[in-house]
Amino acid sequence: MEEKQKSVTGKVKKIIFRNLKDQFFIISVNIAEISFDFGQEEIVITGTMPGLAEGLTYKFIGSLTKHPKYGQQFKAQSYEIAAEPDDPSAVVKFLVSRELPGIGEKTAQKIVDKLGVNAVDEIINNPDSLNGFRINPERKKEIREKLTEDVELNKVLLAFSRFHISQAAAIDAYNLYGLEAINILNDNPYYFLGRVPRLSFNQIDQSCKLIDLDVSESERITGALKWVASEMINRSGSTLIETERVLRNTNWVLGENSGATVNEEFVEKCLNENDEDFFSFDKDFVTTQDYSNYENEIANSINQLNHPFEENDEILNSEITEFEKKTDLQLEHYQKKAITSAFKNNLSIITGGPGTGKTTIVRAIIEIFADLHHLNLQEQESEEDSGILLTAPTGKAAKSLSDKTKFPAATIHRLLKVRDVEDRNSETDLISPDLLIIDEMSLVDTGLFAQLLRSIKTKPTVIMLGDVDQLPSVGPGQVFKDLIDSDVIPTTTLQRNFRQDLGGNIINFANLINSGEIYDSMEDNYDDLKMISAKGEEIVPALEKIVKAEIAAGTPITELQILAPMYKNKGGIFEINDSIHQLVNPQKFKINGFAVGDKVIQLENVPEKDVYNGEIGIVQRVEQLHGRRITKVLFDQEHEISYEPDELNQLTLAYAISIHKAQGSEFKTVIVTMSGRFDTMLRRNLLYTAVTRARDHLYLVGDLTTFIRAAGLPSTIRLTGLVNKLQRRLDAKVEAEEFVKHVETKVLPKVKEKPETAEKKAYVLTTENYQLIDPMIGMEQIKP
Ligand SMILES: Nc1ncnc2c1ncn2[C@@H]1O[C@H](COP(=O)(O)OP(=O)(O)OP(=O)(O)O)[C@@H](O)[C@H]1O
Repeated sequence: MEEKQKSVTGKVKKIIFRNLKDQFFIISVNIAEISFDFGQEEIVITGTMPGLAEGLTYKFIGSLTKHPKYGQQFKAQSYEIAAEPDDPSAVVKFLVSRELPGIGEKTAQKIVDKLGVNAVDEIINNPDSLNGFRINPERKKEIREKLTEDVELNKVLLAFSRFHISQAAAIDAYNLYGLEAINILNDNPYYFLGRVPRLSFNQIDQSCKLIDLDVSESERITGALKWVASEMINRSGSTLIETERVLRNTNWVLGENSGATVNEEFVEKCLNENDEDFFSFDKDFVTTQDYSNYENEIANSINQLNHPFEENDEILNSEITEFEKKTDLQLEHYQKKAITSAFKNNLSIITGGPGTGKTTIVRAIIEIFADLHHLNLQEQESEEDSGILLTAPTGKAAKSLSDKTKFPAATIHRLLKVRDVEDRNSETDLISPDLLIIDEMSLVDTGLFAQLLRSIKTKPTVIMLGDVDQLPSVGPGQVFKDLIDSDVIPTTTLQRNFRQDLGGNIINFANLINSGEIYDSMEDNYDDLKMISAKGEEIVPALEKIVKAEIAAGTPITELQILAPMYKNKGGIFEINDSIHQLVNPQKFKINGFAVGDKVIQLENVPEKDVYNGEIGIVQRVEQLHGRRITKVLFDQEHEISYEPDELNQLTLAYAISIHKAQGSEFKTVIVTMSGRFDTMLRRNLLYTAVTRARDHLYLVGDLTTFIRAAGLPSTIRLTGLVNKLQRRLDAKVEAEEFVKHVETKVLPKVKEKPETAEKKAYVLTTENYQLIDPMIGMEQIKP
């Protein structure tokens, strides 16, 4: 197979295109040597090639492809410097192209004049080589690191190309293991499974066969196990997977001729021999070490933070009365309880649906806290000065919290200055709040919550707010629900809907969804809530009609959102977007399917540009920059982001979006469409989340029996170990400190509005009930 790889050696004549973010290049090369018939002197080569520069000679390994528009091109899988550079001007160009700190064209020229054509090697190997140039020591270090990284990454790309493994996975492996990635690859590539996200068991298995690598069967089996367990966790959102199920899937993945049946003893043996740190494995459940650690960390921190205070009831009551006078509101019993609980405990939870007064309580808590601590909020230079920090997991949620409370709020990532947003073990800043308020807690996943708790230096008062009936977080776990179910943190459930104006009927309907009974309400039509029955082919035309009417009535497209559960099926997101796009913005000039004025959604986290997965924007204009078309998109009506042509795949049309993607956002008018009566993904919390995205107007469009059925199906369950860990730790603490009475009366929640239903009990994982719960729950869902 290796002989089938083609190669081209030649000097880079011109960089036609380069994407700074992922170092994707399109170049033209003067051919010096070629391993196949080509018949021309110049060839266009594409690929991820960090550090590549005009004028230098490289050997490219890859395959010949045919671009529909541009004809034959060579797709490089790897490349390496083929000849020692002999042209000083090429080395100057290379240094400039790397955008090294403090090195512009003039300095680069001076460096090459002094160090010669081997300047790059000199800089990497000799720390003193840059002495004599006006570059400070910090920058010198950065320059050496960047050039070393280029060289190392090239080596890793080359090694991975021999295994026919994608460049994207090679880059991930390099970021995790540096040059060591090459040794791991040559020794046991199965080691990467479950650790390097874009690698599958099949890929590695095929590669090992292709190059006939000598890897033991036990290493192969361990690789399969790790991959299966990680996939099951990521797809189902559960942090615990039934051992028996993992073993069954692993056997299936290994195939019939694996030569070994993977049973429990065999797994223990393999893990001991190969990769014992990866799993937490026992008779009943499997989880990865990461998730086991996150849950332990959370249980530990909660245990340490969780203490009651002796706060004076009289003072608190008079503060609440003062707030009521100021705001002209009469707080209801549970609102007052939630406030009191927030001041009498280090940790407290407030949960409730929309309009139940959560934001009002946050305002009350901030004002009372300021008053008790003699803070003048107007005079504080920054929120850190006041000791009060407000945070939420998404940009949208943080903005909405800050708009409603008139107090600054930041996303958790920004608050902690997380170094790598995808890595929950990534380094962060430490924070020292006195009062920490976390909103939209249901969106916080296990890893992120562990990261947040790990970053708190002090012992602040922490108040966690959210709506526990919504869908759980996109990432694995269901921290908010588990914290409530564990009963270790005082929790207040708000139930009264204070919104009697526009939107009031939407909230009442949402409450009916939670009770599972919407059958009698499906005929109801109000100013703010409308049910429109449509089947199959009728759905999209019905949506078009509503959109037309709403736009004619002045609803801005940013405030009009269609939500659907599926992408591909009839009446799915793709089809709706196509038709609504034609209807509201039928322009001919499009780039990658987008026209000026289009509503789009970002699909990836790109912290360098300050734009994150799920943010919705409007295409503003297209500008020419050095011959490239740059698309400008305005997010949140205030921050504009530029997209290179090949970055446009980070965007998709957003006239319709998935319900998962809409978590944490609200819109003035929401149109929810559902069809497919027998789809088990359509469950209560999915419908509830969709409906509660609407502020003023809600339309339900589709087969109305689908909505009735969805409301009737209990919410999806995730299996986690957190409830048990939280309760076990509390018990241990209680025993150790002989604290039983005190804790029972003060720490355990006095406020418990909702009686524990049989259903709720069943969600708490015990050794008795685990067999009754399907660990593949949620696996059937499209990954959000
Ligand atoms: N005790 C009360 N009496 C009268 N009105 C109230 C009371 N509490 C809150 N409200 C009003 O009810 C409305 C909803 O309250 P609030 O915004 O605090 O709820 P929320 O739970 O944060 O809702 P959402 O999540 O939808 O923003 C607001 O207009 C608020 O002023």
